[in-house]
Amino acid sequence: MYRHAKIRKGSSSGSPGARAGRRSSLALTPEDEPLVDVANRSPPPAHIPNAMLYTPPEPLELLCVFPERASRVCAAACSAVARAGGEARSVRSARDALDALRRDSEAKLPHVIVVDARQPQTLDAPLLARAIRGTKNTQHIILIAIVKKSAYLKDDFVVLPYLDAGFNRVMVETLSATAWCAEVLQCRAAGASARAQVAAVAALAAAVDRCRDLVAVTDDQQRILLANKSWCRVLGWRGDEGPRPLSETAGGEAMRQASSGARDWEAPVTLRRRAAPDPILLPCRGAAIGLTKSTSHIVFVCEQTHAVETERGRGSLHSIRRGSLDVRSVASDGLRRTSLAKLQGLPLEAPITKVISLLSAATEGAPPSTVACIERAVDMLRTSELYSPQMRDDPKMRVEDPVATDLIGALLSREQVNSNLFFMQGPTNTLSSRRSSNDSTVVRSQTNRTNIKHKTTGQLRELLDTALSWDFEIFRLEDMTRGRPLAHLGLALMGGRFDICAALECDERTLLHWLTIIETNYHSGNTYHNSTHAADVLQAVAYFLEKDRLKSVLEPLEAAAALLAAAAHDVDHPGTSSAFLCNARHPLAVLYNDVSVLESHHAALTFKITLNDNRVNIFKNLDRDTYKQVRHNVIDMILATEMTKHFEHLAKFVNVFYAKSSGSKEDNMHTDEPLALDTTALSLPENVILVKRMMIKCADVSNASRPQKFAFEWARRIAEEYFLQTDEEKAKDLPVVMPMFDRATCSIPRSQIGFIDYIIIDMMEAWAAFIDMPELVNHARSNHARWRELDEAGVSTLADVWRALGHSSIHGQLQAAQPTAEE
Ligand SMILES: Nc1ncnc2c1ncn2[C@@H]1O[C@@H]2COP(=O)(O)O[C@H]2[C@H]1O
Repeated sequence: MYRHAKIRKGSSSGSPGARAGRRSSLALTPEDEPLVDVANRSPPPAHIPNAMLYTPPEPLELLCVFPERASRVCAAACSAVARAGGEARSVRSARDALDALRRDSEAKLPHVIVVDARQPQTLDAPLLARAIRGTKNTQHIILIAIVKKSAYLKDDFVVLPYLDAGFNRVMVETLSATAWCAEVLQCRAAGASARAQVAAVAALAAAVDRCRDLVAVTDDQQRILLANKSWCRVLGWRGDEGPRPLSETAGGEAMRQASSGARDWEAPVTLRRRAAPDPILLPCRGAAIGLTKSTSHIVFVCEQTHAVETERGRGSLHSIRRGSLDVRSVASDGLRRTSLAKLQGLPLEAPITKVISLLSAATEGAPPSTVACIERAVDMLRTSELYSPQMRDDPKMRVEDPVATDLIGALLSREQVNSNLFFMQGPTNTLSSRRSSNDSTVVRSQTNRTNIKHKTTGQLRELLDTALSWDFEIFRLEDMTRGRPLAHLGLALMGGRFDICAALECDERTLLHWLTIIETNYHSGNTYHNSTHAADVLQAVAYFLEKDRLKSVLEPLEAAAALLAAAAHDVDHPGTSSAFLCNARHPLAVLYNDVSVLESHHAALTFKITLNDNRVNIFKNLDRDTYKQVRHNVIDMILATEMTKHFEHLAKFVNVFYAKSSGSKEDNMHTDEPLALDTTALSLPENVILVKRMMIKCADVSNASRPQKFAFEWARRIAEEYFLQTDEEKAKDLPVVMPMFDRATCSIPRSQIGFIDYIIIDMMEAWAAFIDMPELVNHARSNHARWRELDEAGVSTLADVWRALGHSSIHGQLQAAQPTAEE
């Protein structure tokens, strides 16, 4: 197959005319051929294989329609057919002729029909021809009109009305048996070829109709002439719709390729469905077809992805796949069929199934050691937990420190810690978390709360002017705003620098109200998960969005969604983990079935708060589709902050954007070799989603990659929150999720070393290279080194750490140093 748009340096010189259609004699493969002007290429010849055009010889069948009872012309025709070894019948009226056609089985249909056109008052020959052509399966019958010699010789254009009516030939009346014999033999040959072609086209049309991909054939103007059953079912078409412009239904790169005159191409196509609001995006292969240099037809084959099929309802009686023929699998090398047999019951078109098929096929004829290796790989691929991390045997990767084991285990594990023990001990009936009323249905109103002054002045203004630097003084902002940094920073970044009001079509007042109510719903009593953390994550996302890579990839609406998600991503966080809520049988855990409890709550509550009140509804002016898109983005990003999915998101990102250098991509994440960034995958929307997830994930834990004074204060805050959870678990006789996080004994440096080693470094390296921000890794490494020094000096507890650093806490220091808040 040709790669029509493959560009090769040095081969594109010369005028388009000179280049058109010329191939280098050195081109060994289609990939080697020089760049040519695709628009000027002639289409490939349309071949119907000769084998399909063969028809066995058969005796000629003739039907004569002559009103005159004993027509001598009719008799001459019939005797010529008999001499040629065929059979002739005659009828006297148009009605009898049509009856004969309708009565005859397809096998007995005449090859030639001769119609007496000499007496228009008795038999309207053109009318009969039209009626015959309107009868099923008569396209290949040769129709001959017999006219008077006098009429034939008088008028140059005598044949035209007959041809228009559907006759193939016009013959002058004759009694010559020789002339009739020659005529009927020629007709038999022409008829046989016409029949073979029609039969071949019918067979190909049947194959296309049974193919599970969506196929459409258009004329050169891209009007659909044929759409197969899959096309009709998926897009809600009727089979009998006349020629319609393809552009009514299809759009995207495939259409651009078709219009550019390319002769074959592979590109995504967007198809609109009549019964569903959302278009679907499918991979499409296309080809321009023509018998001569010009294109007569264009073929579009849109691969029916598993997602589309699943949406249609697998297993339904009308399932496209049932009883259908996958032309590709039949046409392929047969290996696929072998592996299909092994894959009964799996969704055959899922990419993972294709991968397993390919791997299984590769075992055929392979040496036993390779087979064993592939079988191991296939077994791994068959597990549903492809992205669940497993600690490697590699000593470098083993978590040996109990504090680190506790922390990493609690962050990444989907199991509730000590749940068996819990059931043995019996349930507790205390539901509420320690620092929160935490009633998921109560949205805290912003009424009676301090209104943020729209205009900030003096030092606060100056501070907010530095909001886009990586050492932004977040704790100073916390103090200056008396614990309400989110609304101030949000207004400066979202309303000011990023002007998300334009993208959301809302006014700044609504945005301010939204920020205020979201901030109100953060728990100021939490040491870590409060609105200062939300502001910090917002600031990191804003900082990332300023990087060229992201500017070139994300639309304004996507950037807006990312900022909103960052601001709201931990709203109403109770200060305890999801595992704690599950163990405590908290209503949120019950509501979300112990799955992604907190993240689901943050996302759901964000929309509940927003839609509840028009004054805060920043989405109120968006049309339905845009709202859906923003909502999807915000929810997806908030859910991506769930740490149990950490390795899943990271591995997907690395697999997509980092090319293999040496060793596997997975290995690359854990070696010191530089990662080879490959951003070509950014052209696919599903890969851009990975970027957005990675962005908010990195922002969420960016505290460890901030300059030391910030990183250490965040470490203090999260440790304090963990300790409070442990205290509460002990007080309520709940399973203790992180037993090592006891304020009397816990080593803060070791917890931070573990956190940086196992969570931060790999992720920040991948992200830093992607957005070109080396300081992310540099800060993480220097923080790691400082924690190591403290650990080696025997510093352990929170109190030790701050004593070693020479103050009670950075935050305490800051508080002492700050002027009073400006509101
Ligand atoms: N510096 C840190 N040390 C230890 N754990 C952290 C640190 N920063 C973030 N985390 C954890 O990482 C988690 C990321 O998601 P959450 O904000 O829900 O909760 C966060 C904390 O549990």
